Amino acid sequence: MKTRYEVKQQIVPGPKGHWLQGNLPEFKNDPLQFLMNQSNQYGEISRFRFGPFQQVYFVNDPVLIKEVLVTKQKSFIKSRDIQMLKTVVGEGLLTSEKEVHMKQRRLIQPAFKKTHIAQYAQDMINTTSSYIEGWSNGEKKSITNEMMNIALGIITKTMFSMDIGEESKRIEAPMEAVMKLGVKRMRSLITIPLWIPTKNNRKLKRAVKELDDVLFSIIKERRMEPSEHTDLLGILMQAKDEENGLGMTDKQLRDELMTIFLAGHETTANLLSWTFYLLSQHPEVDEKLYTIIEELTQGKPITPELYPQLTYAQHIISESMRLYPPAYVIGRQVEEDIEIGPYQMRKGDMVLISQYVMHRNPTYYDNAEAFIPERFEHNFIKTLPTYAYFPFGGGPRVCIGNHFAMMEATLALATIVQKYRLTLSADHHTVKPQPLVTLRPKRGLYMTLNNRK
Ligand code: HEM
Repeated sequence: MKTRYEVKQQIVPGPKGHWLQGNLPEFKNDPLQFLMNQSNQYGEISRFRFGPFQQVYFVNDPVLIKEVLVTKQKSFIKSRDIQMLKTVVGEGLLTSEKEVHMKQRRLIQPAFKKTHIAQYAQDMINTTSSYIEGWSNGEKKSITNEMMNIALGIITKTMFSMDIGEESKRIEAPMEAVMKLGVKRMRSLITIPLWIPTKNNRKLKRAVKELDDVLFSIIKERRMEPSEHTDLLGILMQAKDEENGLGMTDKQLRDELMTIFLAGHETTANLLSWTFYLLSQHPEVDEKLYTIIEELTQGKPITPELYPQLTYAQHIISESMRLYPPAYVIGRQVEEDIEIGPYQMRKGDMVLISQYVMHRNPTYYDNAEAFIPERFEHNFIKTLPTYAYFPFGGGPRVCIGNHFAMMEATLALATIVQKYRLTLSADHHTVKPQPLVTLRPKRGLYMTLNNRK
């Protein structure tokens, strides 16, 4: 009997596009809508062009996605935009390939195991609590900024044991500059080599140098200390390769620290912002969560031990990532001619996979556009094909920080909800997703803080 793919035509359908620009203008104008349209019109796979030559395949079916991310992943490398980040993160986990990646991943993986990150729970709670101590009833805040600060505070604390304040500014200010400029570089179509002294290149080099000085000085201080630290940097410094017993060099440590910083705070910050937006639109969910938290804590502070019991908060986070996945698209470049399903792809072609589109596919989700955290009850994810829900990607490049992020978002959410209800004023601008490197609320979110009691 023929498989579902053997009976299909091998020609990949897609829009024609302008002879020179291809479909780039429509894509750039509204990437989410463009990909949604591709999905509605062509289904599991479609093809379009960026510019005159760059073929792009939009893979939109769980079975095909699994081939790209898992079974045939060796035939792909990261897409060009991610490669551009090497200027900032060097050969860290996000950007390295093949053996270098595998070796580093083996080394770092233990630091992110569920059992290991449990020790960061208290830091996550404390950082959030101390940050919101500065909030007061009736105040209006840019929640997008506040969540960014909380996530930055948490990663700084868990990575270097630094508290929010003067000390952490050493890291945070240059990191902000590097992020902004690095991302600008990643998104520009034509990348001007760093050695050409354009204004942005000079700024980027200066910010990277500033951050390097800080990171290398922290690494140096640590190398001279006899005591072992249990923060992320401590764990990374103790990690030894199973085969040769060697640890990371200072340069490798610096690249990984920079990577974890970059990959690990904007994503969670946006997840929290989207979650508060969704709660403000669904006061019944907000109230249910608050009641559960009150029952669990009896008015006492959230503790790490409560994490496994905060299942409703976890479902809210999962549902928020379904509708607004911070990583809304994954890009790959074909390294060697390869068949995905019955479809032939050539070396140099690009592949796009979109969590945003797949997570809203009515084949897998009833009432797909609605926010219903309860859908995640009773192991709902296990009833889905593997790559119908994949906010953290998959295969050997799956997000190393997935458990960290789930724990961080859940504990931060519970800590804030216990104290405040966040509301959106009636005259707030319409909240729409803005697909930059991560998916963020366009023009930000300005919310009013309301004391629970
Ligand atoms: C809600 C929060 C997060 C989301 C949605 C997210 C999503 C993702 C996704 C989709 C990938 C795979 C990209 C690809 O295959 O091209 C990834 C990779 C990665 N993420 Fe996350 N992430 C989050 C939080 C974090 C955190 C908190 C950390 C670290 C503390 C982190 C560190 C990384 C690293 C190092 C990689 C590269 C892994 C590798 O290639 O081996 N992420 N993330």
